[in-house]
Amino acid sequence: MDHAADAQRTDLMTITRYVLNEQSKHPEARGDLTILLSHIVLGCKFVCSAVNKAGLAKLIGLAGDTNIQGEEQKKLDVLSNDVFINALKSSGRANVLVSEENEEPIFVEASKRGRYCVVFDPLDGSSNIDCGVSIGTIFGIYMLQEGSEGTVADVLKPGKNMVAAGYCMYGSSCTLVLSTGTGANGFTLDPSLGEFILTHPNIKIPKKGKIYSVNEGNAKNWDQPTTSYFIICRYVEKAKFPIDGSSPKSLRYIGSMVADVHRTLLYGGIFMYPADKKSPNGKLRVLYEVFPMSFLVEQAGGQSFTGQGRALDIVPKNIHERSPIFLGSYDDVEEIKALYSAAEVKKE
Ligand SMILES: O=P(O)(O)OC[C@H]1O[C@](O)(COP(=O)(O)O)[C@@H](O)[C@@H]1O
Ligand SMILES: [Mg+2]
Ligand SMILES: [Mg+2]
Repeated sequence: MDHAADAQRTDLMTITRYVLNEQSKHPEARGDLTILLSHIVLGCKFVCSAVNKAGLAKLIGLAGDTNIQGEEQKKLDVLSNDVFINALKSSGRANVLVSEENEEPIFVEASKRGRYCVVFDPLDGSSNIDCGVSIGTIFGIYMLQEGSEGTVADVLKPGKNMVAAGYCMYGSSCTLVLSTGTGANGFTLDPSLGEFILTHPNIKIPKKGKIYSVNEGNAKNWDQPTTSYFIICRYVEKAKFPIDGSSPKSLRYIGSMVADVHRTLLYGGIFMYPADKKSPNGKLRVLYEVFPMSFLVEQAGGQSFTGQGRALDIVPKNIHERSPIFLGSYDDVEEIKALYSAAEVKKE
């Protein structure tokens, strides 16, 4: 055993230390957000271990029920949902919970209630569970409005009101990317320590990327002849056959938003899920997919656009609302925005 190397490891930045450091910058802070985040981290560790042994522990396959989205729930969807609901309730800091897997918001019983609301997708990328491709958990945190006892109105707020957001990717390694509003940082789980260690400090998404990520299999459903149809086709066409002498972009699409956004944050490029005939408002859910990912991308210097405006400015009307999304490198999203405004001008 290389004790010297082990001794060195003690000055590593764990996620707990990072969050406590962030808390110390706010003298008025009571530590509630720190405690809440530590319970979310615990939930991620729990789900990570379940995902790693899913094939062995018979956690592959369907649970037998259908969720509010009309999707057949996977066993890991249900298990992850239970894990996070219990972890959040036992933190004593949560008040209103919104999960992709629950039709209605969950109001934490008074004895365990706190000042924060958590919106979450307990298991993202469900279609990839059974083949062992990267999946994840996505979460966003709001603070209760002044004087509120905790109602759904506390979460039907623009994403820019969130105080923290993150995702945990269960892939070749388990990586948790977190922002409390001062940049985005990535932590990798060291299984031997059971600790998330800071490995990607202050993530900065490249200003322009060489990758576009969209499910081109939906192309026939892209909403003809609407603006978004022409724009997506134009953008994909330009990516494949650039006319400015630049080299074609590469297509990368994993089909797990967490994994596609994680790659986009680190390598740059653009991730898109436009509206189409099948999903006239897009497929991805505003509160627990679009908002947290947009929050992180903006914190990393990128941008997130809906086709109509900044994603974080959306004021959701219901907890499972969907929205088209274009997020990633600043310049790549600018290109989409330019195509949209050109289309608007043409309409006039
Ligand atoms: O198969 P499609 O239509 O491309 O959709 C893939 C998208 O759907 C999702 O799987 C939806 O999320 P859930 O798995 O949490 O329902 C995203 O992770 C992913 O980006
Ligand atoms: Mg999802
Ligand atoms: Mg999900």
